[in-house]
Amino acid sequence: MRIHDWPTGPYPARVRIALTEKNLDSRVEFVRVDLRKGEHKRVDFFAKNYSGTLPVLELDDGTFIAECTAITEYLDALDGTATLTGATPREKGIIHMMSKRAELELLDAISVYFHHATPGLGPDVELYQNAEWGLRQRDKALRGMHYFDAVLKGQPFIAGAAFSMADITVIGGLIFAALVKLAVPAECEALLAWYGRMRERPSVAKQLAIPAPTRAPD
Ligand SMILES: N[C@@H](CCC(=O)N[C@@H](CS)C(=O)NCC(=O)O)C(=O)O
Repeated sequence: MRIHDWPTGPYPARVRIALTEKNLDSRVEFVRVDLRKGEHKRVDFFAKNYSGTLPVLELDDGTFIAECTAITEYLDALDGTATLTGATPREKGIIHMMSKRAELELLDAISVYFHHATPGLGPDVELYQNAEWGLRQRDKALRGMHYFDAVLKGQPFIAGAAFSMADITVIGGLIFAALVKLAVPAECEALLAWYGRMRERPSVAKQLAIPAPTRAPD
């Protein structure tokens, strides 16, 4: 398997954490796609992922699977024992719901803020920006942090009693929040305590230890 990614990107981080959780690191070759050079917006990359985003999983038969949720579901199913995406129909439903909610209310909102209300990936890549929309999404993400704080006041993990893909998606959101310097409000004590615990998981600690890539000469 190959993963087309950018090592410290918040979305690629989700798949890298899932790979480590599933003990699959040694089965994967990483192919770096330079976001800052806009390599993900080139014709050859669109052929791999119509959406022009990372990460993309490439199977040995040449199939491309994009979208972190889809990639995680594929990886989780490989060994026949789903540990991240739910073993029962109920677990699967709740985990999918909470992961989607984490995208809508947190991670994707921060992504829009980054691309629209900050310099984002730079003028060569950010061809259209709408700062007002970006700032609204920043505020949405802050509301999302309060929502997940409330969830975690009543249970140890985002989807209930066990670690799951939904936790990984919120972790991706907080990785992105740190990149754009959007602090988690201090009153979100349950969310902050949960993130402290998550950072100690070997899969998350490994991801957070990756140094930011230095810019290769053009
Ligand atoms: N819904 C996609 C979103 C992926 C995404 O936005 N990835 C970021 C990488 S951190 C990206 O490619 N951003 C570049 C851009 O949007 O121009 C997923 O879950 O995989």
